[in-house]
Amino acid sequence: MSTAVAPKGLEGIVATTSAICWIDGDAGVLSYRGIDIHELAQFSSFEETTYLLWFGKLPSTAELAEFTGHLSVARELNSKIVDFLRSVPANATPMQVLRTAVSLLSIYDADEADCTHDANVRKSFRLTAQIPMIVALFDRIRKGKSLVEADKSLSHAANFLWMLNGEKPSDTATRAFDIALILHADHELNASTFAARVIAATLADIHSAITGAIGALKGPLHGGANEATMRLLYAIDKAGADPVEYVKQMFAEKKKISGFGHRVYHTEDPRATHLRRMSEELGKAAGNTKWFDLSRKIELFVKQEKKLNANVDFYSASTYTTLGIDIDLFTPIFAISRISGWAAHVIEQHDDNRLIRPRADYTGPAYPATYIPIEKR
Ligand SMILES: CC(=O)SCCNC(=O)CCNC(=O)[C@H](O)C(C)(C)COP(=O)(O)OP(=O)(O)OC[C@H]1O[C@@H](n2cnc3c(N)ncnc32)[C@H](O)[C@@H]1OP(=O)(O)O
Ligand SMILES: O=C([O-])CC(=O)C(=O)O
Repeated sequence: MSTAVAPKGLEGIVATTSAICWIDGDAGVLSYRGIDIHELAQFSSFEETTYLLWFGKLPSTAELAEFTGHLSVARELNSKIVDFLRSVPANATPMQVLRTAVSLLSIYDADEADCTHDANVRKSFRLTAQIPMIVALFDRIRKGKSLVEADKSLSHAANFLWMLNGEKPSDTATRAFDIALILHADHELNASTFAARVIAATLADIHSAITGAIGALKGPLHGGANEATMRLLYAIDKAGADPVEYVKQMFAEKKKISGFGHRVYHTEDPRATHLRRMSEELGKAAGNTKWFDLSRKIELFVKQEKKLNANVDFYSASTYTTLGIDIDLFTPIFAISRISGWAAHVIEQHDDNRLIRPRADYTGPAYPATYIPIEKR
């Protein structure tokens, strides 16, 4: 066995083979099944992108229609989940609720323990269809609003906005949201996907893997950074502060600026390119570019001062805010998209499984340390 210790945080370590997502962090390239993210953002839909991630190829018209049909038919949430959403204390966060609700879904899933390829695909349809419903319904319940039925004729993106807001979304909002879903759908062995694969590799079911992945996504070093970014923008705005001075002070205090830096990209995150443009365009269309302008000032300063690039989370904050979405829904929205990638990775893991179990370099007291009886300590 090799005695070399992997770098802290497993930086640069190749931990598995995978045919799903390829990233060139130096060139700023992201591709799903070899197709560049810029092409997918321009031409694809979340449904088509999810098909690509799960089945490894672009669908024909008939295949896409069948896939979209399966996804919309799966927009049926067990009433026990709705009961749970109604029972949650008012101060629960949507991420806590989502994590718990996904775990609860497994109890009512007929295929729960079946980890065969076909069962995993069936469960992936249900998870992908129902995660946005959980987020939208919980938001309405906590606000005392009436619940909105899923509309099976709408696209995945439009149905979420419909169930969240109770009004049919504009084409602009639907397309912006659809692009955001495409951009967030997969990202190789990011922390939450790695967590999902580790769980799946014990031959635990997909709901267990996705519950763990949601837990990993929640952290502010990962998906939680989109919420943390918006909290920073609000704090600067509330204080009426100069953003450059504010961020300078954060650097002086050795604080990290949410939405900047990346383990893999050493150049522009290709997803940030789209989200920056969307943030600006949506702001202009709404007649309010305040959040975009503030974000841009911060971005230019952080880049100049620390050579750090904005990541996917930075401009998604101002984009979602301009779309009228509440701050604590940002990370759940990340999960609404990333379920497609998580599912693809769990399916791939189960299709060719081996337990994931690395070693640790022990740094504790030397063996054999003496066991001292409690009365003598
Ligand atoms: C969807 C996603 O998960 S995208 C990432 C979302 N997370 C964030 O935006 C949180 C802020 N960013 C970060 O914390 C980091 O850049 C991470 C977690 C994304 C990547 O982390 P790592 O590759 O482990 O880099 P690490 O945290 O070791 O940083 C390396 C150096 O850059 C600095 N640095 C990295 N990111 C930032 C930041 N956002 N603000 C200020 N300094 C930073 C670190 O302080 C460190 O400096 P030092 O060497 O002087 O101590
Ligand atoms: O890849 C990562 O480490 C984080 C990331 O950008 C993502 O999950 O989208």
